[in-house]
Amino acid sequence: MSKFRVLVSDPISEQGLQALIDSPLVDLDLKTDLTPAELREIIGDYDALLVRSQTKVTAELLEAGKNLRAIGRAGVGVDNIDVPAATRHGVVVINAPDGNTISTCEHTFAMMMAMARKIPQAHMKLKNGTWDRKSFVGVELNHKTLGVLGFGRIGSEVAKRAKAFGMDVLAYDPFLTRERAESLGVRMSTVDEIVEGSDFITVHTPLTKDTKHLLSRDQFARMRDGVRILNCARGGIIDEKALAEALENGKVAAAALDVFEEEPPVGNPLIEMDTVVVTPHLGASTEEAQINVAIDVAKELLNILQGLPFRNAVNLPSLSNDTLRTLEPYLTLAEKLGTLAANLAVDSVRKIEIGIYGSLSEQQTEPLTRSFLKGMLSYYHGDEVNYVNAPFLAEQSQIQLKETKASRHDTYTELLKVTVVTENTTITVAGTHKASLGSRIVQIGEFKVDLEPQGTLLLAENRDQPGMIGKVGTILGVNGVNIDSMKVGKLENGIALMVLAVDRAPDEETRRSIEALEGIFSVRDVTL
Ligand SMILES: NC(=O)c1ccc[n+]([C@@H]2O[C@H](COP(=O)([O-])OP(=O)(O)OC[C@H]3O[C@@H](n4cnc5c(N)ncnc54)[C@H](O)[C@@H]3O)[C@@H](O)[C@H]2O)c1
Ligand SMILES: O=C(O)[C@H](O)COP(=O)(O)O
Repeated sequence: MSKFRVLVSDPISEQGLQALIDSPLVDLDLKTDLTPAELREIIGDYDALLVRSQTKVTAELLEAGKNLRAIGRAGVGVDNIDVPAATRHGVVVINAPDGNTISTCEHTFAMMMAMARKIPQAHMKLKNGTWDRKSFVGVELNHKTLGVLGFGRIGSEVAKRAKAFGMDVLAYDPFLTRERAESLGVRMSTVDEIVEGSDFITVHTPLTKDTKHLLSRDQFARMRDGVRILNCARGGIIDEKALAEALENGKVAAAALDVFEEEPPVGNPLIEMDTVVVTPHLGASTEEAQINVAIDVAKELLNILQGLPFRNAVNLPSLSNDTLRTLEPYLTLAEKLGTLAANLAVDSVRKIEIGIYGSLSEQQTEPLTRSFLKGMLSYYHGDEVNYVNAPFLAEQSQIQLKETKASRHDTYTELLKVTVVTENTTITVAGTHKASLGSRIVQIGEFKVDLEPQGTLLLAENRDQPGMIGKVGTILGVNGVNIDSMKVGKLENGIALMVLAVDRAPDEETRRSIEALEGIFSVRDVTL
């Protein structure tokens, strides 16, 4: 078996990557000095690419990466990766969101203290030979108000430390709940309350179209005089021009910046200002964080390539281990139902209605839709389809998706029922799972059935009359197709569905002979 080729194009801790280096499944290349053009030239040879924030994973690079299955980001921010393009190409993007939280939080705190006590400025002056005790009078953190915009992993850790320093903390995050704010002893606030009521403001959001220039000229004008500003998240969350003006006119007393709109900054006036403390994007640069993120990303990549569940995909829904355990049998079943439906659909699919019933409806259900789509669309697009790009391909084919959920079903404790509406037909397939019985297909079209979703099935719609099974069985036998088991579903109108589990799909001629039998309406085979 050929090895899974991984390229590491940014400096990532080799100690952290040890699991990948040691894996007999992996061939790992460290090439951290490549120009974009050189990277584009060789990327086609690799199955996975591991990066930090330097390598720009553009749509063009992804286009050249014909064999790419995964991009691993040894860190949090994926703004250097064109995630929509990766999704289109079916490339999963994983990051390592937990490994550098503490380092970045501690860096933010170090920056806050350095700024409050003017440590870098005093340090430089003394190093240059001047003992100056007058120019560097600072401010205490104690009893000051810290506003935290973005209260995720790093923002909340910063808040905990600020509390220990006697600060009053205001927090804003669209996902922050009152209970969580109370449990951490912070005041849940609006952006305006933070802007107008803080002595220090720190941002810890990702850079998105909503957070771009979250702190702009208008906001600076409304801040307390002498406010101090921190950005150890992403350049661009703060409008750098507006910040420079506010520092210039004294509205802002000082700023501490680890990140910039352009990195490395070129001709950025903030770098020159005495009141601004700067570091070159060092938030995650500790020995511990670099080992952590490399370990996390290596582990995830090994899981991906062994087909095991993984947690930190940016372009796939993230599932807790519990959810994954509950959903796992249904993910497989959904994919098989998708394959079955695709084999039954005779013309182009217009709409897919996914019904999720019983206790299953309490779970995160988007992965079920993805799995169904993967099974269904693979029939049309082959290996090109995976969990990452299946929704994109459905959207591209203008297939409407509808999901309905109900906490109860009359017959089944849990049921996954999918109706596919095509140009001219409507096909329903349904399945359920029980730990004691395994998975079962329980409906095909209008027929109630009870089938194991595996192997090759021959489906023959026929008139419900004696002798039909024998006739079909004889033709299969003569043509060397062995029947393993058989199930029949019947309708009240005298039509039946014969489902035969066979050891191989009958050839075209055999299928035609069965179709030609009197009383047979249609014959299909599907391999699940
Ligand atoms: N300087 C560094 O080296 C460094 C290191 C690690 C992380 N980071 C950056 O720090 C940022 C935060 O990282 P994290 O691990 O805490 O991420 P996180 O996902 O845990 O937290 C981000 C939070 O921002 C919130 N948010 C999103 N939009 C918002 C908005 N409009 N207003 C307010 N809040 C909003 C989210 O709800 C989320 O809770 C990221 O941008 C990351 O790239 C920088
Ligand atoms: O988003 C992140 O994880 C940080 O910005 C760290 O980036 P780096 O890996 O380039 O240090």
